[in-house]
Amino acid sequence: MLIYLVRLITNPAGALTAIHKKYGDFVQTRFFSKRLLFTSNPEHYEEIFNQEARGLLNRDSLYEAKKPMFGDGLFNSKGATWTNQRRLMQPMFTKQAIAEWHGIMLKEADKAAMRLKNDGITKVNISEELKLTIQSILIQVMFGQTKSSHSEELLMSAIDTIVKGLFPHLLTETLGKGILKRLFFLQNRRMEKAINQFVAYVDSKIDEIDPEGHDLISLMMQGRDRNGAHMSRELLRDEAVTLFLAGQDTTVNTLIWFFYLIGKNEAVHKRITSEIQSLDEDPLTPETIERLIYTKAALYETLRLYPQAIALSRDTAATITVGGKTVPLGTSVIMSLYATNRDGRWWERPNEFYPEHFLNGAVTQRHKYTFLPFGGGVHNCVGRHFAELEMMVIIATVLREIKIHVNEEIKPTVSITYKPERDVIVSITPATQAM
Ligand code: HEM
Repeated sequence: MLIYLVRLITNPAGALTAIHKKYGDFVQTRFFSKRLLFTSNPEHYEEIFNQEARGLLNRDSLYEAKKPMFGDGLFNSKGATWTNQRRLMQPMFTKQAIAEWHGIMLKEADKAAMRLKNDGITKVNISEELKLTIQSILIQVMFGQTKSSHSEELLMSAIDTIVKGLFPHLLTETLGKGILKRLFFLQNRRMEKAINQFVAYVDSKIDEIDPEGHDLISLMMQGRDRNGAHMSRELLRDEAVTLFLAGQDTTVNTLIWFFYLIGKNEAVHKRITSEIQSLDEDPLTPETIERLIYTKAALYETLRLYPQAIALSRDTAATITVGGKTVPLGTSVIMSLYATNRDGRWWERPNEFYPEHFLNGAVTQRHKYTFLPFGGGVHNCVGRHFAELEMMVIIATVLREIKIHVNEEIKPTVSITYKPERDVIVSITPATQAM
């Protein structure tokens, strides 16, 4: 087992699959003094989430390491602080509420489609394009129209540095502060600087915010908790950092993998394009987008093969029972979503890109926790509806204009999210040209 635990650092997805293959759905072990439980069984997930809702499980042991970055933002707070924040934030992310930002998504998706279509350029770095698009959407949703593009550029580069530095930072904080800390000294310094820049930007935005505005920061400022109190300035900053860290890379990576997969699979691409074209010139409203059933299935299939959270982890705050077995207090519970997503018991073609996994009633035949790209239980992704609408708007807008072809093989790499090892370069032809 030790070898697999070490592999968790270098190749987490491979290690999770290997543990599942060798030991099955449920295995309890130790890493030095730490008790660990690995499970990849959807029924166990349901039991774990139910017990988490009763306070029997808590955030994982990375909690302290994440604190300097996420503060008390939704992603890393617990207890009454989290409950309060979730109550405040949830209404801003319902399907109805996020429709407010559909216009911004559409405008930025249009810009991306026009840049990609740009005559004469046939090879494009789609990774860069998608990152720029998602960042522009997030900045406008969060802060409204920004007045100076200079500070926006600074903000984008600060966010980049923070996102890149997150993984080494968490490694140094959890695995040992000695040698690793020295190894990543410069990167950690750069990240601290970037966080300070980000916080300074948020602070300046808070100062100039329209108290009746509809951007997220304004809405957060207007919100009141059960005692009628407003969010403090510190919490506003923490939530702003959290939303960028939780909402940027996850969405960018999923879109990159989506375009990568369809760029390598002509039959799926063709079906998606004709489904999008069947909308004719109808504007891409949240309602018309609901009609893109096959495209949505291909997006879910992307999230199955390349889940942004390959595992979810919690620590037990009491002795619990999972699958009829006792799991002691202080155990790190690791839900191996990646292994579940590639388990031949639930998926007809586990290692292939096969959108039919999500069509023709296939979903209802599986346990509801078999596919958890946005997590589950009380800590499920608050940004799910936002991300889904945003990704579908971008996909539909871009594929109305262009076709994508990919010739290279790209592997995923180790990080907080499950991202491509390098930027993806795609060949582009106009959508009207036959495939
Ligand atoms: C494809 C896009 C996305 C994926 C795959 C994704 C995935 C996830 C997952 C798996 C979790 C649960 C983590 C856990 O249980 O430990 C989560 C939580 C969260 N996500 Fe997302 N996410 C996405 C986009 C977004 C966006 C766009 C936002 C906000 C703008 C966001 C904000 C959050 C927050 C704040 C949490 C913590 C919720 C809580 O603990 O109460 N996510 N996300």
